[in-house]
Amino acid sequence: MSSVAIHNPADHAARSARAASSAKPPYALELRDLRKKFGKTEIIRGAQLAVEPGERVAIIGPNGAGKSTLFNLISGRFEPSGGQVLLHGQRIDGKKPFEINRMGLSRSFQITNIFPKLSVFENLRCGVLWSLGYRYSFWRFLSNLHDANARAEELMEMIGLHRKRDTLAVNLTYAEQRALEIGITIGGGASVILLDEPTAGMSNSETAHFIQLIKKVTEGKTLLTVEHDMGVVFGLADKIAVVVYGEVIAFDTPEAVRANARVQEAYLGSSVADQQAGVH
Ligand SMILES: Nc1ncnc2c1ncn2[C@@H]1O[C@H](COP(=O)(O)OP(=O)(O)OP(=O)(O)O)[C@@H](O)[C@H]1O
Repeated sequence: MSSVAIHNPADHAARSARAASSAKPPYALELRDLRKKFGKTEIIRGAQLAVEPGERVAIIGPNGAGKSTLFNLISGRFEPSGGQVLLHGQRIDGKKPFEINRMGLSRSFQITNIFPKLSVFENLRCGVLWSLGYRYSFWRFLSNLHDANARAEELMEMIGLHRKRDTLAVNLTYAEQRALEIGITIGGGASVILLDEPTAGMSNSETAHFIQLIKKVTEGKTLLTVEHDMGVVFGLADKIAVVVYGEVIAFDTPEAVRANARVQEAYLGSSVADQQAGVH
């Protein structure tokens, strides 16, 4: 007697649910054949990158390689000439910076975006309110105010500025201003954070402290930094993306990148290990 396969909708649903739960989640951030031309010159030339959720990635490369341009393309400041940018599997290329921000990607504001005449607390609250969408409705603003205050207090604690709660931003030290900038950047709860040279201009001890702070406040988030300081790169990154002439020529763990011959060649003979040791 031949057996007859009976289609059972319940089985089918269970199989689909199992398949969905075992499906790999999308990359937090993905660049597919990304391109950018300025005039006739192609500066970003088919960049590929796939960052897993929760990874901390440092983007390194020689001067003029296209690191800042990549950040501008990812955050929506520049529109790509070709290719795609995906945030958690959704296309964001061509979208406006504020739309991308609302989809969960936040780029560090420069210090010039801190309100110098507002206190630490007020700066953080402004950042939180902006991300909550207070611009659209006064009533929504009022209902969000309580939450925003609580969130601003929490952020202040996290970035270690609670003792400076009422200090005007203009009166903070440089390192404190950068901490505030990071607080504002993470304030909206974005899951993907872009930081542009977060420790630039800091002393060695400030840098060491700041690396720990960045690790703490980005716990569980996906982090991309553009970085020149190899001490910071090796102290912070799970993976390094090496950009040379607008392409990602290597994307791997710090150890693997350090040993990568192509990367060493791109740095004109000086190995990444040398740079880490401060030999330029
Ligand atoms: N808006 C623009 N118009 C024209 N050319 C640009 C523009 N922005 C960047 N470029 C050019 O693109 C190239 C890459 O610049 P980019 O700033 O992205 O490099 P980078 O890797 O960040 O460099 P650095 O490490 O020196 O900051 C450079 O040759 C730069 O002159």
